Amino acid sequence: MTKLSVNINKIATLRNARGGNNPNVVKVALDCERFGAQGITVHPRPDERHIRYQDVLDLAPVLHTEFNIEGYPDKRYMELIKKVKPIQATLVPDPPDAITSNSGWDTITHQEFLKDIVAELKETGTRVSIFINPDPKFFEPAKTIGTDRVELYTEPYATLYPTDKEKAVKPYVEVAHLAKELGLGLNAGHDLDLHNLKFLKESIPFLDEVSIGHALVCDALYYGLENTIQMYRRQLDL
Ligand SMILES: CC(=O)[C@@H](O)[C@H](O)COP(=O)(O)O
Ligand SMILES: NCC(=O)COP(=O)(O)O
Repeated sequence: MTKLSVNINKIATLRNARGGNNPNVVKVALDCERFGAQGITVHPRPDERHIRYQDVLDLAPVLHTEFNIEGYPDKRYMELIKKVKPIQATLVPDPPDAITSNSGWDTITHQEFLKDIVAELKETGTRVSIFINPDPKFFEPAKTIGTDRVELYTEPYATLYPTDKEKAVKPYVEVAHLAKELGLGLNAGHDLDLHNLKFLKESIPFLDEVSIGHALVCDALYYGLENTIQMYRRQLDL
């Protein structure tokens, strides 16, 4: 079964726009779980443009499903993970000023750095996933790093999907089988939506988890949050 982890970054974007507490991020996260989300993902960025570090502390004790905290492993992120001990920490190489995540890790160049970080996080009992491009050369180094899972960065797939879905998914299927051979768990995320999700799942049926936020929140403006989460779940429960 492929789990749906709902990324609530954009709920916090809306909350921050007026400086109050509407929408209430904790309430929305609990409602997402009630509506069928099998996990909640947040990405507290250093500038706190959407999810704040305090949101993470507020969410951790009340969530019932898997809590996945994404971020670049700087001092503040590492301290947060050690304090909160989420089910999963997903490491991304985003620079502080990135408008959004736009690449996976170079696990060759950063192998020693990531090996230490992953070992430190795993000591807390947290499952570690690292964001990765669908390039086979990065996968054996990822295994050496000691990560439990990799998360396929799917923006390139989503970009090409409308014009050539077979070409778009090909590299992802190849590296998914490589990850499986290496014993790496397999997540995927970024720019997945109601158009491209089902084909990805059909092409990689052994995906452990997809984390989806931006498109899902946009869809919820038209279909409602509960209906939207159910629509995404139906794309996965084939
Ligand atoms: C890692 C990833 O691809 C997304 O979860 C990313 O965290 C989205 O960040 P924004 O919501 O800031 O675009
Ligand atoms: N890891 C991907 C994620 O959490 C959400 O990405 P997006 O759906 O907001 O592009």
